[in-house]
Amino acid sequence: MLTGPADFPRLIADIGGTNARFALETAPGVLDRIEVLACADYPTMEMAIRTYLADAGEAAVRHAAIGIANPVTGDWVQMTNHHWAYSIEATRLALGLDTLLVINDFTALALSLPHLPGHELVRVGGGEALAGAPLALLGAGTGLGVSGLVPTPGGAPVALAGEGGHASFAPFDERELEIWRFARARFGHVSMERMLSGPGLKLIYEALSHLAGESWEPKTASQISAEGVGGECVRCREAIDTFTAILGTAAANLALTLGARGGVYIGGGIVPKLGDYFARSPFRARFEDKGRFSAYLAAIPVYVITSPWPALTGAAAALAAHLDG
Ligand SMILES: Nc1ncnc2c1ncn2[C@@H]1O[C@H](COP(=O)(O)OP(=O)(O)OP(=O)(O)O)[C@@H](O)[C@H]1O
Repeated sequence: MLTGPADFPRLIADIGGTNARFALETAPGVLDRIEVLACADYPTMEMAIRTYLADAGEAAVRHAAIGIANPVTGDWVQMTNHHWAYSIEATRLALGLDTLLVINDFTALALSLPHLPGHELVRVGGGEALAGAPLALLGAGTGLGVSGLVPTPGGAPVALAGEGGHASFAPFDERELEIWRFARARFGHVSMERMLSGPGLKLIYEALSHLAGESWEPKTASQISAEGVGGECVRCREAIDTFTAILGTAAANLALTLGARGGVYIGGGIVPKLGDYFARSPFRARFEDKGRFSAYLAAIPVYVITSPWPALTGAAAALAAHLDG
């Protein structure tokens, strides 16, 4: 289908387990009226969309794209870390849309990578990115999103739609084995997401306190990272150091799996808020601590994505590609 000015504005959304980010795309790649709604404030996704469109004063949207934090395997969508569930087709009809494209949020984020300006990327070690090689992407927020952008011969790169955040956590040392045991008693299978997420940071903090024989004061993930980075809470510092080390293991595993010599990109709601600490954290040393593949990993640059709304850019690109056939 060829598109023209009449097809704008388009509704673009990035929906995670905590935050639903909305925008109107008013011309190709131009995002306006960006708003963040708390998922918990709305009983359904459709209600959140209706609220956003009403607040934006926009009723005449025909095409929409949503990046959402769960696998998208058919018409029925069930979020992993929030209770929203819906039929894509029923939602499209209810909202009077011609097009409702729903893709995984990290697939959308992967599509944004070629569009991100250099000043919205903070490099953490490594050498030069290898042109034409796959890119790896992971990001901790309410859950752990994982994707990659893989080149194709002569065509557009393909963004992977996987659920790598639910692959098993691989402890690196005795301390992480103890944390794994603590988590195993609570959850059974311990996925990477059980560690690398806001709830995961809280779990690491609790596990470390338990292992030290201390009673722990309940803290939010934001408090743990702020007091850990600031140095006023020793156990919080240990927790955020452990979190970033485990992220190093996960990022290196993904880089090896994808052959991501084009670079590893880190998004999500947690790491970009850690500021300068992240470059000083155990992340990079752990990333390169891979035995016979240490030199391979040492060459790979890692970039923290500091763009405020990167997945919206990717969802808009996916919608444009879909409409242009
Ligand atoms: N400064 C911080 N330090 C640590 N954790 C934080 C910080 N700020 C937010 N969080 C945690 O990050 C999570 C929210 O992340 P994000 O904004 O990426 O949400 P989301 O897009 O809804 O999540 P997802 O896409 O993973 O489902 C919450 O668990 C919150 O506790």
